[in-house]
Amino acid sequence: MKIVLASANKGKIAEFQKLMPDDEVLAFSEILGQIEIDEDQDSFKGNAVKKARTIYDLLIERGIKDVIVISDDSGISVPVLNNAPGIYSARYAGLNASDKDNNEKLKSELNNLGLEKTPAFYTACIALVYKNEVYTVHGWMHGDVINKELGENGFGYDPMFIPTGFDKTLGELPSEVKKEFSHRSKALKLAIKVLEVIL
Ligand SMILES: O=P(O)(O)OP(=O)(O)OP(=O)(O)OC[C@H]1O[C@@H](n2cnc3c(O)ncnc32)[C@H](O)[C@@H]1O
Ligand SMILES: [Mg+2]
Repeated sequence: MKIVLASANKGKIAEFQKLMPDDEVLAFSEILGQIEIDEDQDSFKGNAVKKARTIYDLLIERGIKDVIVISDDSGISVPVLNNAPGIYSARYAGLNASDKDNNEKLKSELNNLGLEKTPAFYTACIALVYKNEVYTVHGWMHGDVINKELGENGFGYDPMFIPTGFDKTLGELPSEVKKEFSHRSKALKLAIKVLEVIL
């Protein structure tokens, strides 16, 4: 079955492709080119549904019917920062912020509070659209965020995030750890269960 990812995030696309090795998983840009989707909803679920729905409808307009569209809206939440950046994780440091910019912003927020380490959690909401029906699942990953970046693995906030049960950041840990324990892999395991029922 062809799975089209309603994502432009290279790190996510790579993770989804590794998590579904037996499926043809491609980024929507390979079919539709570059498209900016305004993530103006007030929840991970709202944005995930909007991204999946938008791409699904554009594929149908192109006559591409027999596809499953999967989106992911995700982010890091830090309780001591009132759960910021949350759904604004991609643009924590501003509209066209890079991962580096966002990490610097998070570091400065922690330093303003004199914190080297504080609890944090990742949330992923996956929306799946198939035959015009929308399904959503969530996954979470708990741990701590630190005021420095360690390691090159993963993407986004990973170099600052130490998962519960580990003493290194996701930037330092092998990708197998995310494959097993991440918010995204947990949500995708549920999404695959949904696919088993609807296909
Ligand atoms: O919307 P798409 O096209 O999927 O790409 P995006 O990067 O904009 O994705 P989101 O809107 O879901 O924003 C996610 C933000 O949270 C960060 N993030 C999400 N999952 C992450 C993970 O597994 N590890 C590190 N950072 C993550 C990521 O770097 C983004 O800044
Ligand atoms: Mg986004």
